[in-house]
Amino acid sequence: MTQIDRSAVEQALASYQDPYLKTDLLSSGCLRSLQIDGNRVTAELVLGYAANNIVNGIGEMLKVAVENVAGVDSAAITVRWEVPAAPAQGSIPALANVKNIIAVASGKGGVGKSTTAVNLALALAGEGARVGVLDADIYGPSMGMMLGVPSGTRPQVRDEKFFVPPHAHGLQVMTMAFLADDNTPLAWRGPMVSGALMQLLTQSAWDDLDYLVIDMPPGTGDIQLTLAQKVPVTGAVIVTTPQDIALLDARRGIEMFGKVNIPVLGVVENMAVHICSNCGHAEHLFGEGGGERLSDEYGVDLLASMPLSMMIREQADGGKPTVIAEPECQISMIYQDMARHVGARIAARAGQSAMPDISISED
Ligand SMILES: Nc1ncnc2c1ncn2[C@@H]1O[C@H](COP(=O)(O)OP(=O)(O)OP(=O)(O)O)[C@@H](O)[C@H]1O
Repeated sequence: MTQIDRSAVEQALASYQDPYLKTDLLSSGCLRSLQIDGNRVTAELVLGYAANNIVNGIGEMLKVAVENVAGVDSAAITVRWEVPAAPAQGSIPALANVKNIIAVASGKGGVGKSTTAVNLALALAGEGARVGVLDADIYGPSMGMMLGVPSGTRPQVRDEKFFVPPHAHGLQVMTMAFLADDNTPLAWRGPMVSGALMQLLTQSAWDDLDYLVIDMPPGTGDIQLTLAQKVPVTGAVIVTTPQDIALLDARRGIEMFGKVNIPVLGVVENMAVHICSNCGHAEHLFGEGGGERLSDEYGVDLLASMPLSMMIREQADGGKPTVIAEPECQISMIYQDMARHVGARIAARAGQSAMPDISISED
């Protein structure tokens, strides 16, 4: 019987480069256990980001790689995921029952921030994560509408103290719209808005969330700054269109988060390219490569480049965003890919490389 060389097995496990963690699964500390029992190898690997759609594929690939190692008759490779809680900025304490808060922001209004936030949240849930959304955009709360929450919905109150977030498409949803009536945006001023947001955030009975996605109001005014200083945010996702002016505003957004020590997880370029539904021709309506230049300049990831698509608009505006309306379509695939990138950036922040306990045994 050929003796199995443990380092050869490790090398085989390290042959897969994870495109989200940007490294192999051994260097990123994902290996939880490795057992060699005669001619049989058993290994368990744990990713730090929600990844239901890819774990089986990775497991299959690693099984083939390990079974090619001399002396291995069979390999049982389990790949699963667990979302760690990454630290927030400064000394702001974490929120009970919420592991990570993702702020989705844009420098400028109308670039598709809410559409991106809602599809990101659904895509994270599509990977199996427990996800909540909070619409902090008091001046134009649209998340409820995009998630098909009937207008006039109010959260239930528990123990005269906590809002219980209504559920929509598997997400726990809280929005400023629950507290507002049609006249609110005119009547409320900065401090009231910040107070209401803090109340929604801290007095909601969030039910064990891996990720809470906050749709921020557009711009970089005082309100953003106040929120950024009080809310324990794991990281920000900046949404921009490739237009120069939107990019200028996005720069300000990135710099603002830098000033308050909130890491920018990456940039999403929205409405980047229009694909003609008749001939399939791709046109860069707002210029090409802007998101890439921006991410290069600031050393952050370009998380996704979303096309300008009638489907995205119609489905989000109709209360059933693309990720759930057509989960198998190309656009949903890009949103899922974006969600895994966001999750992996958070896992990296949580210091996944701070190695977990590994048990390695050879018989
Ligand atoms: N990739 C896209 N393709 C086509 N339409 C889009 C796309 N992204 C967003 N939209 C549409 O653009 C409009 C504005 O989007 P959205 O409300 O998400 O922007 P926003 O940046 O959150 O705006 P606001 O500043 O008002 O909060 C919506 O009608 C939405 O459906």
